Amino acid sequence: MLARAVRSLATSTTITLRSLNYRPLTSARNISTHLAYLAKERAVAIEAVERASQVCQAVFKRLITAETLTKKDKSPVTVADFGAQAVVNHILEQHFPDDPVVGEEDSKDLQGEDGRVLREKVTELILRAIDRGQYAGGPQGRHWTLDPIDGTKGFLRGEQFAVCLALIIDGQVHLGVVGCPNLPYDMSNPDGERGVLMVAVKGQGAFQRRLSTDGIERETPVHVSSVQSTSDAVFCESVEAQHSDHSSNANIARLLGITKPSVRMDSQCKYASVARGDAEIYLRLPVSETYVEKIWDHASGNIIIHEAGGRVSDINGKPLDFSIGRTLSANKGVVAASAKIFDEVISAVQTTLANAK
Ligand SMILES: Nc1ncnc2c1ncn2[C@@H]1O[C@H](COP(=O)(O)OS(=O)(=O)O)[C@@H](OP(=O)(O)O)[C@H]1O
Ligand SMILES: [Mg+2]
Ligand SMILES: [Mg+2]
Ligand SMILES: [Mg+2]
Repeated sequence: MLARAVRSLATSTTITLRSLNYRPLTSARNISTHLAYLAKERAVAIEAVERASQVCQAVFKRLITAETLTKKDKSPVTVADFGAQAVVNHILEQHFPDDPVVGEEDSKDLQGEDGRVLREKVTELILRAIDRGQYAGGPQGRHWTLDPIDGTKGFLRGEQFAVCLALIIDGQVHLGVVGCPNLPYDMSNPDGERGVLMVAVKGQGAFQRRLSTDGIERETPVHVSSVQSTSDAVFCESVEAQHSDHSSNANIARLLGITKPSVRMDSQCKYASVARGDAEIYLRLPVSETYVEKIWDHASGNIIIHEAGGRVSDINGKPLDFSIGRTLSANKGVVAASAKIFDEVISAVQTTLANAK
C-alpha cells in the first residue's frame, strides 16, 4: 500500500510545480525580487510537503485504529514517518540532486529480523530515498532539513502534527514550509475547514495557504499578534511534559500576568499559531539537562516566525544556531513571541530560571 502510494505521489514527471504559477499577495514593487529568489525551491518545497502530508493522512485513515493505540503499536506512525521522508527526499533529489538533506529518520529500524514485518511494507525505492536524510549539516553550503512527521504523538491521537521542510544556506534558514493537516484554516472557526500550509522565504514575509494538491492555492500573508501587553497574551507549549517543562512555563506565565490557560499542542503547529496571531508566545523550557534540540524540529518554524514579524531565541535570548550540524547544541530550550513583547518574555524566563536555582 505504502510503496504504491509513495511511487504514485513522488513520480517526478507528474510534478508540474503548479506553485510556480502562483503570485503571492505582495506589493508590486517586490514582485520581481520576490519571485526570483529561491522561487523554484519554494515551489518544490511546497509540493513536497503537500505530498508528504497526503501520505500521512492516507496512513492515518488506513492503518491507525483504536486497537493500534491500545496495543501501543508504533508501526503505523513508523510507516508514515518513513513514507513522508521518502516522498520528500525523492522529490528533492529530482529537482536538486546536489543538495544534501538533514532528515530525522534513517532506515535502521527497518533492518534485521525485528524489522521484517515493517520492511515488507517498504520498497527499495523508499529505503534509498529515506537515506538521503543522513547528511551531517553544518555551516557551509546548502542543505535541506526535514521532519516528516513532527509531533508523532499528536499524529497518533488524530490531533496536531506537522510536515516540516526547511532549506539552510551557509548555516542560516532561508526557506521554511510547515504543513499542518489538522490545523483549522481559520482559528475564528475552530470547527471549520482544516489543513494549513505556511511558507516563508528570507526577506519575503510569511504566507499561509490551504493544504491541498487540487490546484493553485491562494496565499495570504500572516503576521504575529499585535497584542501590546503580555497580560493579554496566550501562550502555547508542548502536550508532552517530557518535551517542555510545564511548571516553569506556568511560572513564566504568572510573571507575565498571563491569565488565559495555555494552549497545549504538538509539533511546529505551535510556531504556526504564533506566526498568525492565534497565540502570542511559544515556551519550550528544557526538562532535561542532557536533551539537545534537533534542527528539523525548529528550522521551518524559526523562519516563519521571523518573517511574520516575531522573534525566536533560546531561553537565554540567543538566536538559534542552525550552523553546527544536526542539533542545536549551542542553544538551550526555545522561546518564540511577537516582537513587541519578546524582550519582556525573555526577562521573565531569566527571572524564573534564576529563582529555580
Ligand atoms: N526530552 C525532549 N525534550 C524536548 N524535545 C524532545 C524531547 N524528546 C523528544 N523531543 C522532540 O520533541 C518533538 C515533539 O515536540 P512537540 O513540541 O511536538 O512535543 S509534544 O508532542 O507536544 O510533546 C519530537 O519530534 P517528533 O519526534 O518529530 O515528534 C522530538 O524530536
Ligand atoms: Mg519533530
Ligand atoms: Mg518526527
Ligand atoms: Mg521522532
